[in-house]
Amino acid sequence: MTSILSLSQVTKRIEDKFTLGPLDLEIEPGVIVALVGPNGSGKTTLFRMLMNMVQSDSGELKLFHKQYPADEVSIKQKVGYVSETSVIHEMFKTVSDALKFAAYWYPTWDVTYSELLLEKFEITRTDKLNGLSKGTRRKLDLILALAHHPDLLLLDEPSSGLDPFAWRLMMEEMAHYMEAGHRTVFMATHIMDEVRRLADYVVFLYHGKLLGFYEKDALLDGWKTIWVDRLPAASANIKGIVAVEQDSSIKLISDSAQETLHSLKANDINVIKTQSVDLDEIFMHLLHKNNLGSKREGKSG
Ligand SMILES: Nc1ncnc2c1ncn2[C@@H]1O[C@H](COP(=O)(O)OP(=O)(O)OP(=O)(O)O)[C@@H](O)[C@H]1O
Repeated sequence: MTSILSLSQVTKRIEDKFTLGPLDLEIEPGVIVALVGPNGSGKTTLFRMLMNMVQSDSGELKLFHKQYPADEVSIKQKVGYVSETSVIHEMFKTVSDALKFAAYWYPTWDVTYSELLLEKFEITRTDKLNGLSKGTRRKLDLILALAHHPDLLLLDEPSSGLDPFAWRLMMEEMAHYMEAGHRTVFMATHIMDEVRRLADYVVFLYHGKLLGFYEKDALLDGWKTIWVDRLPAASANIKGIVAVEQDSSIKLISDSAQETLHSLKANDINVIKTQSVDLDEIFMHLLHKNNLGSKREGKSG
């Protein structure tokens, strides 16, 4: 087993209102995995468990084949964590104080790289953390997570509050981080563009349950909207159709496009055009496929 992050039947109940899990998840080195889910689905709770800030009620959680609390220090020295909301201004007075703490705590802290990142993100050592904007604090969070060259980055909505310029820098640094080949990123995000550009795998979380672990390219290649010239008869048994939408045109949503196209051809149904399905739309269809759609509507209504 080569997984560097492994969850087996992990559960966490929060008061009477929310249960995360049971979760089973294996992440191998060298990949970026995006965790996607609506507000309140449990993403932050999961990250806090991975950082031992929240303890699971049951199941087994391992990072680098090690477990909390026995291996807390050796695990955390190999992890870079960006929490959902920046708290550094509550912990330190100046940028310099935060950097000194990080340099003391992480044996692998790279002063040269930290200076380079400060320059890139236009942060000055003497800046007072209380006076920094939310976005700038976020940038500092990223620097603190990156500059000790961790083997695993746990990022909880890392781009929240970043302007487009800083966002681009973050994307560049993530690409740079992954160049080493063996490093891993597990990131929660609501930004589908981030998933599309960065992720190798996508994990969907809904009401505390994982809906699946997908290879992103295979997911995007498999799911297609297909416009056809006539509605297939029910008896045609077209494969892969997850939804049919009919207004001025007829659209079929397929989760296995090649099979659907093949079945359409066999039934003499002409394809007018095909188009990729956006990840957020795939997520909505997966909810319905798992009979969870009405639960979601209930929540948002
Ligand atoms: N300390 C807490 N006390 C009470 N409820 C909590 C606490 N932490 C989390 N919860 C509840 O657990 C559920 C999951 O919350 P969590 O923050 O993990 O979701 P999330 O997916 O990160 O949401 P978002 O996308 O809004 O950040 C929510 O119903 C939340 O209200």
